[in-house]
Amino acid sequence: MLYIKAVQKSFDGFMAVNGANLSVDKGEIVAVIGPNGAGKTTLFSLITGQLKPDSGEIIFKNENIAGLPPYAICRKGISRSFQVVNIFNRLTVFENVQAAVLSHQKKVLNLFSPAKNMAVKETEELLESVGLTDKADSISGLLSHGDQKVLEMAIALGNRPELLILDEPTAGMSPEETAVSIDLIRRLSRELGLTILFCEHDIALVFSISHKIMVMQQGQTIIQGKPDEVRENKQVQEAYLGGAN
Ligand SMILES: Nc1ncnc2c1ncn2[C@@H]1O[C@H](COP(=O)(O)OP(=O)(O)OP(=O)(O)O)[C@@H](O)[C@H]1O
Repeated sequence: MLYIKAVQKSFDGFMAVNGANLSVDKGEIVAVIGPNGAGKTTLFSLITGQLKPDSGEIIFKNENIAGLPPYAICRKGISRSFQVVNIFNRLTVFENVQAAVLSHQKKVLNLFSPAKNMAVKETEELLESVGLTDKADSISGLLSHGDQKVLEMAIALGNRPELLILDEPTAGMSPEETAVSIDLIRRLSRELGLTILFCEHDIALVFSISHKIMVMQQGQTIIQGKPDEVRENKQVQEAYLGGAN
């Protein structure tokens, strides 16, 4: 579904991504790991169009999307949620998700117009699928950090993506919230058939839910493979896992 070949991106001569390769098949959960500054977030921004690559190919469903603007990439079926929570704090949970659904349907949400009653069923279904039905009327800015990250996922799902990209989905979460998020990611993959690409510092989590793992260091791909292959790779052990298996 997604093939990245030899992608490069520099900032003022500094190579943040320096030959990254990645392949993601339909229905897979794929993780990108690597130390701080390895280039993971930059790579995601290249895929979703927030940044343009200097060179290389980003093929999504047989089409090179490298350098397209974010709205065009979004329309092609790629949604992203960010490391820092990105929601409308003053709107309710329902309204945040409804706005995303209406935006996907190219309709504008105006709380004083009949739009308020539009896409109600789709919004309710999405809230149900992420387990936020009980909090539909809560003000989003008052939710716990964990619930806000889940809401962000629901907003990303409003675009009806085929590929969902998550930047550190459990960052800042309590162990309980992390467990809920892991369960949610697994369910979205299994029940909706979503393809999920994420980066994450929690290595135990990565190895427990990923079908494939890509390891980055200094902008380059060291290896991509099944969790066992990655765990046994000497270069990964030395460079990233501190030499321990
Ligand atoms: N807009 C930018 N301008 C200049 N340098 C940047 C920019 N964005 C990222 N960088 C640099 O590129 C490198 C890769 O950053 P990136 O955020 O992609 O790493 P990361 O692997 O996601 O790190 P982390 O795990 O800490 O989030 C870093 O050295 C960072 O300082």
